[in-house]
Amino acid sequence: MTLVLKNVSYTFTNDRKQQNKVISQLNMQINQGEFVSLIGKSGTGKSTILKLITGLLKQDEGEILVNGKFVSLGDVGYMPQRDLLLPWRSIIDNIMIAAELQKDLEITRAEAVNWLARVGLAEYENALPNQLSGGMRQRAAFLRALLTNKDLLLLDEPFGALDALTKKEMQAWLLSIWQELNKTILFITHDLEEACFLSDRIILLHPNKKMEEIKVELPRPRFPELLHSIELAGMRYELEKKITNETV
Ligand SMILES: Nc1ncnc2c1ncn2[C@@H]1O[C@H](COP(=O)(O)OP(=O)(O)OP(=O)(O)O)[C@@H](O)[C@H]1O
Repeated sequence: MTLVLKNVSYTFTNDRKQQNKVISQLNMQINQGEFVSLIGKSGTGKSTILKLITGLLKQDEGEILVNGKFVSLGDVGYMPQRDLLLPWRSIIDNIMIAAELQKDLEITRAEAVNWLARVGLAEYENALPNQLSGGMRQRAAFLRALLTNKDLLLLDEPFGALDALTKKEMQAWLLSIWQELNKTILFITHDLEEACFLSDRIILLHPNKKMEEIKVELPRPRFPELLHSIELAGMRYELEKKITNETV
């Protein structure tokens, strides 16, 4: 799986016909098996980029290719910023949606139940989303994206609303799934430490619509102790310096 964005631009037009060019001549490539984070100040277009890659939005200019083919809706696994679990469906029925919508996808209920157990939701198979904590809902939403069985997963701030401890557990868990299943991940976060800890590469979006790539040289596998290392702290500090002096 290779994802390529070539000279992609996108402009929002509001009700009063005012235009806001959010993405301008963007180029990026994500290779099979990579873990890449997108960071940048609020409003720099991170979520918009994911929506363009999913096909929910259509770029005005440029090309988006997955394995050399134009991307279309349903080609990638996507977890939006809000979890969008259907409130009237049980957790198991929420995560089985992938199989209902994709005829060629064969996930049995037993397999889905097995996955629920792996994310600590074994007891919640028949619960409704509003009976779960924020962290549990995020795990369920992540499973729903994972079970679409796509090589490329786009995750929009999946751990943004979690407390620090749950977040650490989820990060370790995500890294283990990514390695085990050989997925390719494009991940949005505002948490610079998280971006350093998880990624092979970080793409920083500047308010002037230019982007900058930063390679993360930290060794793998990554263990939670790394979060306390001088290397990671130094890298985080460098990123913070790049971002803080910018105005959107
Ligand atoms: N549906 C929409 N209609 C009009 N403008 C929009 C729409 N969605 C986003 N925008 C604008 O596009 C710009 C980029 O938004 P986007 O959500 O992609 O940024 P972001 O970097 O993901 O922000 P955040 O970090 O706050 O989630 C913002 O100026 C936003 O106001």
